[in-house]
Amino acid sequence: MFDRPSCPEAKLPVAVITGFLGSGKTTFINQLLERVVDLRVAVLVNELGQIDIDSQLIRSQDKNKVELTNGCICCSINDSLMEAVLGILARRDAVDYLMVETTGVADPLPIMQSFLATELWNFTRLDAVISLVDAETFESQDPYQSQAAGRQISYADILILNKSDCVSAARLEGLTADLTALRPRIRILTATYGQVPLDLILDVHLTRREVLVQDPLAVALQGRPSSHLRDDGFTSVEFSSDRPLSLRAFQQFLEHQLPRAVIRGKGVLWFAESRDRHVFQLCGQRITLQDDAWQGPPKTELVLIGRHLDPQRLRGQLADCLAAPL
Ligand SMILES: Nc1nc2c(ncn2[C@@H]2O[C@H](COP(=O)(O)OP(=O)(O)OP(=O)(O)O)[C@@H](O)[C@H]2O)c(=O)[nH]1
Repeated sequence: MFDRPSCPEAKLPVAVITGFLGSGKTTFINQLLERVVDLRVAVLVNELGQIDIDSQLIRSQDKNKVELTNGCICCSINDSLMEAVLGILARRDAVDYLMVETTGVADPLPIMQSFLATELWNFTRLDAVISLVDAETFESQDPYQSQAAGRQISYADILILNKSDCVSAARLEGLTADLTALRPRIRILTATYGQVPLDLILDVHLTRREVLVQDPLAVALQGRPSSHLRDDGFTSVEFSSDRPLSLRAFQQFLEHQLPRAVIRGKGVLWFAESRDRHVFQLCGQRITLQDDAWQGPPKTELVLIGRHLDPQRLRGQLADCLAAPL
């Protein structure tokens, strides 16, 4: 439980929630929103592609506001981020805390710069950069061969080693030792479904503005757009349809056509054989489908993310999974 401070700060406290694709950022925010008491949290969700799956998966309550930005907020230094935060600041009296969820391939450094070295500094206080680490897929030698994933570790104030239920105690111990070696002096918490004590992550005053002048990389990147998407080679492929998929055809697609280069998938799926909404999640080798009820008209929206994907081919294969019209 975390209550609203009796005397709210003039500056809006902000937490940046980062971590690689599928590490559990949305899950972490959802459980946090369920547990905060009397703290009005605005959530800014950033998606790589044009389809906002996360906005459909964040279980916001009335007191929580969810704003959206498309495209990677760390790349466009940061017009859309700035605009969205200024929009939230315009309603400052209705918001106590801001959570910014980055895309899984975001470089957190330019986002930190937006809060620490622009006009936002006057109105916000970056409280902590919290990075989720997927205990099942993380390899500390060369995290996902990705510059952005490396920086998500290097610039975190808190690391949450998530999905501890998916690995053995020995692996968890090994990973904790690896992360401690990488970041000896920072807070490392172990979690399942992002559950950690709220007083260890909220209002912790951990981010230091000095990082921008003391860190050579931060100095070099000051004011320059990040090239991490080009360097890392990630592509996101979106597919949407107002027609249902054939369950059997989609299963065949997953089993026989899905390229191994797809490392993350998420979406809401409409199957001809079912009345339910099916939330599809793919993280590495793990695929889950969860059912719930449609809130609006059914449709299929799916995003696949990986390195050097062939969007045209994948969209064609998915279109072939659509059920024949009645
Ligand atoms: N078993 C297990 N699954 C988890 C845990 N945390 C999250 N997941 C699952 O992992 C999948 C991805 O979780 P998300 O919270 O969507 O991950 P994310 O970091 O927001 O994903 P991106 O925004 O695509 O980068 C979902 O199916 C979650 O239910 C955990 O601790 N244990």
